[in-house]
Amino acid sequence: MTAVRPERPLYAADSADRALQEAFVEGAFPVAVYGLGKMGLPLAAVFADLTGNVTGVDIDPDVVSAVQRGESPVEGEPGLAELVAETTADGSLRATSDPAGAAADARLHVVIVPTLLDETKDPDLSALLAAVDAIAEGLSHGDLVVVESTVPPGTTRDVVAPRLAERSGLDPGEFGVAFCPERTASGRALEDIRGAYPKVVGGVDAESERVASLLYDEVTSNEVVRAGDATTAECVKVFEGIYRDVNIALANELARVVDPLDVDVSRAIEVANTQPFCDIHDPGPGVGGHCIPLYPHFLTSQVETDLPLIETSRSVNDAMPAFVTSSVVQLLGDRGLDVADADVLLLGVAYRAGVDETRKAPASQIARYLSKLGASVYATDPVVDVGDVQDLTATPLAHDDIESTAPRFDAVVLVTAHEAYDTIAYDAFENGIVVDTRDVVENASIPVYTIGRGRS
Ligand SMILES: NC(=O)C1=CN([C@@H]2O[C@H](COP(=O)(O)OP(=O)(O)OC[C@H]3O[C@@H](n4cnc5c(N)ncnc54)[C@H](O)[C@@H]3O)[C@@H](O)[C@H]2O)C=CC1
Ligand SMILES: CC(=O)N[C@@H]1[C@@H](OP(=O)(O)OP(=O)(O)OC[C@H]2O[C@@H](n3ccc(=O)[nH]c3=O)[C@H](O)[C@@H]2O)O[C@H](C(=O)O)[C@@H](O)[C@@H]1O
Repeated sequence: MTAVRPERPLYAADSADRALQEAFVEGAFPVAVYGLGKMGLPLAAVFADLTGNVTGVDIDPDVVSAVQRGESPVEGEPGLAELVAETTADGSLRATSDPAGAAADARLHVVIVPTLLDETKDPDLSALLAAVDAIAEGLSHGDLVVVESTVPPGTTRDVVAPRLAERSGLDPGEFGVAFCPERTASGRALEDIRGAYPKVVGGVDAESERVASLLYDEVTSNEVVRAGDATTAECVKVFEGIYRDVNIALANELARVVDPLDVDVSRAIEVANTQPFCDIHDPGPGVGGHCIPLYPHFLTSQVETDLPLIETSRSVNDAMPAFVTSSVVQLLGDRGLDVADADVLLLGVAYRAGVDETRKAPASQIARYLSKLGASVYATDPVVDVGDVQDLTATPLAHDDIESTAPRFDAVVLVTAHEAYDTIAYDAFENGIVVDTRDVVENASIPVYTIGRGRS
């Protein structure tokens, strides 16, 4: 099936709710998804599976040609490779590197391109604006544009909607715009998109929110929560990420009192969380990924208001790699070893377990700090190709070589709690100490220092 935009409008249609939903799942409203990355490709595949009429758009020709071949360039997502193969084979999912062309034929435009920070830690919306400009070239009366990319509150109402009107020549009331955040985690994208959590929708006007809620009601098996407007929906996404960053910062700050109090802080957190209104998160080596560390800046950059808790939490988490490094230095020193003479192995460079993603990963900072102190740093990861990691000041070590080389290391730092590390024989590190930043090392007879629990 090739996408041909029907005369029938999606926004401000005169059809009843159910009739609109039935037409949507029958493919009456061609869908264009802009951004076929870790989140965009699963989303496009789910829309294709539902409607049979989706064009995925990406500016990376390798991504487009892979999808055109029925292959998923996104790995580590259960069910995605099969769904991409199936939906491209039956024509439900097409891929193109022509955003404006895709926009001309679509009725529903879904934007899920990267929203990152620039070098001054201000939001970088260049990808979003490029996608919006391409959509504007093909926008028509009766279309609906949905932003799923996480954006600073106010962006959809004050930037996206006016830019679409200005560049398309349409009046604001002729098309709809909504913000419907992606609340999905890598490694479980299809499950999350299909309904692990309620889907939040917020429109720049009531009709945009109404239509978005009807469409997503067909996508998710969970409920659709109407936020009331686009800016509130943007705040929902950014606030839940900030909540997580602040909560992790609390756990990390509490972990620093382990030694002075001679207490097992992680045990105290575990017991404190036995009551329903306490949910202290887990201490760790720092907060990585291209989401949680960014979202506080999406808020602080939008307001002049002083936000000390949010900013301090960010700095607490950013200080954790240095805390881990100083713990390694101190533990080596306790054994009469100078860090400059030490061989140190980092277990895990991904920002969290099970994902092939190293953006803002704590391991890179720990490697940099230890290297600066003169240590010989090695790094290994069962999921990430360590040799491909940019700016990692560590020598790659193959996962299979860990145990045979273990005796040479003076310290081994468990940075990422990959499942593969559950079966490591830590006693093979007979001349070393273990620094466990994730509280997962068990049954080791050699000395272990656990962030949050202290020495054992
Ligand atoms: N990765 C995650 O765990 C989650 C990410 N998000 C949000 O989803 C958005 C996308 O993130 P990811 O999928 O992880 O990014 P990604 O980096 O994995 O993929 C982005 C894709 O968009 C393409 N792209 C860039 N500019 C484009 C344009 N102008 N037109 C079309 N395609 C373009 C890139 O070539 C790339 O293939 C971000 O706003 C992020 O905050 C939300 C929830 C979870
Ligand atoms: C509020 C929330 O849980 N957001 C999720 C988050 O997913 P993300 O892949 O960033 O993983 P994450 O579990 O938040 O971890 C982020 C970082 O924080 C660390 N981390 C996480 C939880 C914790 O208790 N302690 C801790 O140190 C992780 O190791 C990692 O380095 O961010 C995603 C996003 O918005 O991109 C979002 O869709 C996911 O649902």
